Amino acid sequence: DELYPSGLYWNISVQSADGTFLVQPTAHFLFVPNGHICGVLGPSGAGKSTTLNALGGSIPPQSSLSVNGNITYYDATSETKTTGTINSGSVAWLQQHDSFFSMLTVKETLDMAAFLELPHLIESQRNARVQSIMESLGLTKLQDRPIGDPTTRHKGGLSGGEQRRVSLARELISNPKLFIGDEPTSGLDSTMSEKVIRLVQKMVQERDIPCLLSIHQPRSSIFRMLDEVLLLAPGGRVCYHGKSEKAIGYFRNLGYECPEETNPAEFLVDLVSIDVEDQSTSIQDEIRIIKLFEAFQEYQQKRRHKLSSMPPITAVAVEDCSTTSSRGSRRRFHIIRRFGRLLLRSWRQNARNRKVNILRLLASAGNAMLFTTIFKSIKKGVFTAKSVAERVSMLTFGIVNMSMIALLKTVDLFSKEKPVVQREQLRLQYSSLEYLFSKSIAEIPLDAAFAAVFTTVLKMTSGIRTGWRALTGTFALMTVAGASLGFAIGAASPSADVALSSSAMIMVVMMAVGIINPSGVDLSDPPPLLVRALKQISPINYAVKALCLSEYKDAEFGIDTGGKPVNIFSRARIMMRDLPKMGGLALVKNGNQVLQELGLADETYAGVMKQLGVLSLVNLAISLIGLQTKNSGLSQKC
Ligand SMILES: Nc1ncnc2c1ncn2[C@@H]1O[C@H](COP(=O)(O)OP(=O)(O)OP(=O)(O)O)[C@@H](O)[C@H]1O
Repeated sequence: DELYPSGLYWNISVQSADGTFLVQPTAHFLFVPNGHICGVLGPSGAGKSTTLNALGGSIPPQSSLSVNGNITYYDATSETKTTGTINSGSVAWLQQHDSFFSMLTVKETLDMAAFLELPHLIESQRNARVQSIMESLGLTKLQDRPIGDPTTRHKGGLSGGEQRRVSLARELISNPKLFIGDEPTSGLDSTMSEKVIRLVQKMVQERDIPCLLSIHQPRSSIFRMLDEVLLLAPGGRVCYHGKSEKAIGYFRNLGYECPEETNPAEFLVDLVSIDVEDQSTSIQDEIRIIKLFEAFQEYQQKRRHKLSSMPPITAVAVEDCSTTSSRGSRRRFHIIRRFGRLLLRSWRQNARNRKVNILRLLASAGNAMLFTTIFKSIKKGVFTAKSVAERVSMLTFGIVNMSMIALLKTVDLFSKEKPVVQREQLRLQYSSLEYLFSKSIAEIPLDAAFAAVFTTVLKMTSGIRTGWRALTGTFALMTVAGASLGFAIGAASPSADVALSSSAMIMVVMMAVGIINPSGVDLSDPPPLLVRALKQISPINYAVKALCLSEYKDAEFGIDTGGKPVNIFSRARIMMRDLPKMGGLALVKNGNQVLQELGLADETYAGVMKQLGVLSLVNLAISLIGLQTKNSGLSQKC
């Protein structure tokens, strides 16, 4: 009953670069008291998300928006006023879709959130916080279950409703000052939607914080759960803000009666919607909205006597969010421990992905055996001239196979975990460099292990000349290069689908420019500039070159006599029979000549491997820039 109750006060406007209002200012402050849920209603494009983004201090990536005005939390007990933004951990943000590291258990997920959100607490305090939030959201029984991937719904994973509860727990771990949900019920059936809102209600009441939820077409039962309603017309014009149970009466007084048995939420949204298909109706709709907007301004003016009894909010110094954010303390938090936790999380996500790992193992061993069967001339113990072209083909297919698997796996995993990483980076919990570095290190052992399986089987079953170390080293580095290309594609793509389809296209191009013609290269007719440029960025190009250099360098041809002794004339005859008769490799005498015909005479194995390493680093740098750019788009503003 205080004159000036605790809660969130705001009066803001949001304008696009051309000056258009996406959210219009109101005559006076709008207010949501602590422990209340305010439903943000309005037709599509009215400005609901923009309002929430502005209030939460996060503006979408494409932002060229300017936010003006005041957003203040008032605490009546201590009579303090502060601002807060998502980066300071003071805003909980329940997203439309849940995103997690799918292989982590519920407890591991919340432990990680507590570790990142609450660096100032000691381990036992963080554990206590995790236990208490799991209890209040009914997650204790599920704590050892893996979250699972909502798209593939793997065995043992959580249901959609259970995942929402984990999202809620993760958002509330840091004791936020404001709870925001942008369409938190979208994609859920009506029963589940009700359950989610009920849980949110319980949590915001328990924590005594204000809550704003945009809800698309809430059913009557959900509307009844809302304490307040903020009704927005297109252009972010506030046409009503106040108690939900008073909304229908308010519009009745303005001459708009809600028909009986009509969902009040639908009635309200219809009042501020514009029928864009019918021009005459749309003009009438616009006139009605202007009237409603002006009526609300007047309504606020009339209620002013109440507000004027409070000290004007702007007169009190409001802390600047850039100085109050715990950015500094987060950054100071022990970097090595944080890096260790990120590394462990990536490792668990990779190593526990049993289905993918078994498939990779089978593909690595199976393809090596398949290649040995196809390229029969590469026999053990003898390097015949007949096998020259087949060796190039076999090594090329091997490289394409391993890099394709590494790239697709990385793009898939990276795109799925990107929303989680962006959420954490928006809260300034670690840098993109830390994430990429830890992820790369966590993935290298597994990638190298699969490369080792492939090369071991290849070495055991075929007569490949390259030594085991060079073979495994090249394939392992190629796998890392494929993965780093996957990171770059994943970071630059707006969604998982775009990343997957573009990686297939990019791979085809990398293959086309990377493979070496096994019948020799015409050095007198160099490829066009574009192809030469693409070769420079194709990891396949470097890996194939490296393997050819290792396979042919100083190799002398022998003959396959099937173990029978043969005289010198027969040897010469078999040798002549085996030599390639056509193309650039025709009548080559030894491995060095093969390298010359393939255009590799001036290259060295070490030099090419270095280039492959540099390319991997460049791809990692591109991923870093991609992640940074996306995060800076989610800039925080007061
Ligand atoms: N960065 C921007 N620059 C210019 N216009 C923008 C920008 N972001 C959003 N808009 C426009 O602002 C208006 C409000 O968008 P907003 O996403 O807030 O609507 P919404 O009410 O949440 O819609 P929906 O219910 O469909 O999600 C839209 O017309 C949108 O096109």
